[in-house]
Amino acid sequence: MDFKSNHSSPVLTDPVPLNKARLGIAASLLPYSPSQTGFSSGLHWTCARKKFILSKLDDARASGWLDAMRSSSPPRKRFVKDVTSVEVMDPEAKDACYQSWTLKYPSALSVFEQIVGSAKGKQLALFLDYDGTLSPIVDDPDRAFMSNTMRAAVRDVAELFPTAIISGRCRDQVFDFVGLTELYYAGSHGMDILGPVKHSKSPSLVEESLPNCIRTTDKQGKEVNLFQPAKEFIPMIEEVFELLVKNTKGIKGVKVENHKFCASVHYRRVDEEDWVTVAQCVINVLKGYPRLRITHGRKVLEIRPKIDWNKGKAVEFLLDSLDLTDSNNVLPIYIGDDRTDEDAFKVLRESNRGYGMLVSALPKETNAFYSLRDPSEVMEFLKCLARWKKGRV
Ligand SMILES: O=P(O)(O)OC[C@H]1O[C@H](O[C@H]2O[C@H](CO)[C@@H](O)[C@H](O)[C@H]2O)[C@H](O)[C@@H](O)[C@@H]1O
Repeated sequence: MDFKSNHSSPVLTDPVPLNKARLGIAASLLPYSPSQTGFSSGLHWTCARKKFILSKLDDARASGWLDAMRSSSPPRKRFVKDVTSVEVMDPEAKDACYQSWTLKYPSALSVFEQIVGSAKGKQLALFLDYDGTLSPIVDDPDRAFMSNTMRAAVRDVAELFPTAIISGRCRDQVFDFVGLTELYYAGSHGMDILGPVKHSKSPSLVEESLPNCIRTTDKQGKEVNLFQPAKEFIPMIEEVFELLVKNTKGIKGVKVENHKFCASVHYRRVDEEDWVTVAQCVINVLKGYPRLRITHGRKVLEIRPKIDWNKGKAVEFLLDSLDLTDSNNVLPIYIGDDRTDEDAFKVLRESNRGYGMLVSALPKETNAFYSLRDPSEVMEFLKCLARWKKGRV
């Protein structure tokens, strides 16, 4: 992986250009001062302001943003003719459609024996996404709590296998939601990792080679490595967060979150007719910040540093820190529901080790190997793993 071959910062020296064809906003990406980007402070949602925004919607409209915002998760499989068709199907047809999709991405529950068969003699390592995987998707991100039964299931597996949660949320927040000390946490899509200190005799690539990786102690006094590859972006994200809050203030239902190394702009509770306005506000703000990029999540636009780092890299980093890089002896499993989890699925698929499992009740294109319908099936799968390990299957 990159941090082995290139012992340097994952910050790109020559930032990857935005996918200009997809965004269709090449000309508008020329950097200019943040003060030019927004609307004057304290302005309310006046008609004049709305007109001003509407006259500025070209970037968002021309670029297919709206389509991406509508799908807001990995695209549906092509055999589902359009996005709405599967949603309006009667339950039986919907189920038939799902069953046919599971021929390609079998349910991890129905092929459980096969999965643990391939884990025999290997060290299993678990990587879990949070929202939509351990907790159901809800309208208010501040209330996305996991159930106590899910917490118990996660605790059980974390006591049996090395386990980490890799979330788009900031690390402290996801720790507050999960509340377990038996596992490792990576926040901000893997840009903020509190991981183990490598104990093997071989020198640790992680500690020796990576800038922004420091030895410290966690809240329980345990020695850990704190790796924050996008550290230099903290003030920029703070600035952008303030601007996003100010500029989206008049759009009913918008919620902006500061996750320290990235920011999220939620539109789940915004009227669909205003989604393009949300997109345009974000595009306008980002015009002043060419070192940041926008990605799509579930009814959320994520603003992230343009660095060569993602959840897939975080999985590789953690496997290395845990001394679990030998694919002959290690079987990593990553469970997630969102586009950002695809980076992790891809890493496992391409390196031919372990399995990605997509949590979805709808057929979707994915790099995962297996599927689980929803967080309750995730919990069932975790319980099965614990029973299997304890020899009670
Ligand atoms: O990587 P994750 O742990 O899955 O985090 C991804 C984003 O999750 C949260 O937003 C999502 O869940 C919310 C609560 O269910 C939902 O309201 C929202 O529409 C979803 O996008 C979180 O608030 C984001 O900051 C994370 O990036």
